[in-house]
Amino acid sequence: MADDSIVQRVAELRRELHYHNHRYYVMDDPVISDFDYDMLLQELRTIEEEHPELVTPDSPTHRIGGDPAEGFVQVEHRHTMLSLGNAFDDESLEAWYRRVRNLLDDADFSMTCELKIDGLAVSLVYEDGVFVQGATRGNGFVGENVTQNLRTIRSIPLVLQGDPPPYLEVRGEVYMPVESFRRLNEERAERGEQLFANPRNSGAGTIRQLDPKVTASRNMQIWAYSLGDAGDVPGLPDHWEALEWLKSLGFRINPNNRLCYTVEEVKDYYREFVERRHGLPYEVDGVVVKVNPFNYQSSLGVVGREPRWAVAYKFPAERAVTRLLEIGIN
Ligand SMILES: NC(=O)c1cnc(OC2CCCC2)nc1N
Repeated sequence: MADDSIVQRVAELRRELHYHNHRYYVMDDPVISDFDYDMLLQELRTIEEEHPELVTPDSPTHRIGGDPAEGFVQVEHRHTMLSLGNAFDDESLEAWYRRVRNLLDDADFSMTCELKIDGLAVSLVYEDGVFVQGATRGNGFVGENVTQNLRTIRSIPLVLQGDPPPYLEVRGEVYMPVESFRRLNEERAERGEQLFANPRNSGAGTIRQLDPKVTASRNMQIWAYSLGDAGDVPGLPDHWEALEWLKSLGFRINPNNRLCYTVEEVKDYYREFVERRHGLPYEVDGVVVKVNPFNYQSSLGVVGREPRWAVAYKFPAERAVTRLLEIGIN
């Protein structure tokens, strides 16, 4: 049985490694060298080999899970994962905005503008700050348990920073960066294998791999974009504050998110990213506009499976061939 000093050292190593993992993979701002990080990880691995009774599922040494799954277990989402209504032009965006203002008796309200990441929506559940379950959106009510695959994504924290509540659900979009997609297809072309059509498809296929080692071998990333349910964290007044709070807990939040106060500012954001979208290292297919204050979100409510308080303002569709040529596949 390991003596107290060993148990202390293991807890200290885990805390340090989760912190440095957060600095490196979420903040892209490491404070120790890769060599020093690896030395800490190796020290923990050695102790865990000598004292297997100390191994815990959230240990940073266990990001790449066990054996391949036979299939995926279904998971019922505690809060339905809603879908987004679409706007394709300024007029329909303005129609959405007018409808919301009318329903709010012409109250003023801020809106968050977020890039609509073209990936796979997932739900992440944390208990006492430890990642315990990850699931695909599925049909919004029931998804697939892909916890082992999501654990391999370095920008998904296994243990949260700060002071998390006992239960927390976070939603995010998992995606394959464009450069990783290009490289993956290059490798597949060399092996004479069928190519993936686009980063979204290859990302979805990667997350639904039965073998976590395959998922781990592809550089998947995540942008967290909301709480599972605003009611889970009573102290937060609005979505913008919720995103700031999630960032403080260790989640990767997109730096291009912007707080807007008028529909004109929303249109400016949209036009800015119609121009900038192909310069980003990940694919986006529009802008998600959300009424920011949580009290207004709950009074606006949901119609069918779509929240009245959010809309996806889609970018103009483009010719797929041009896109592949732009990515460098020809
Ligand atoms: N793909 C995205 O980037 C994205 C997707 N969904 C949401 O918000 C949900 C919450 C309420 C309905 C949609 N935000 C996003 N940024």
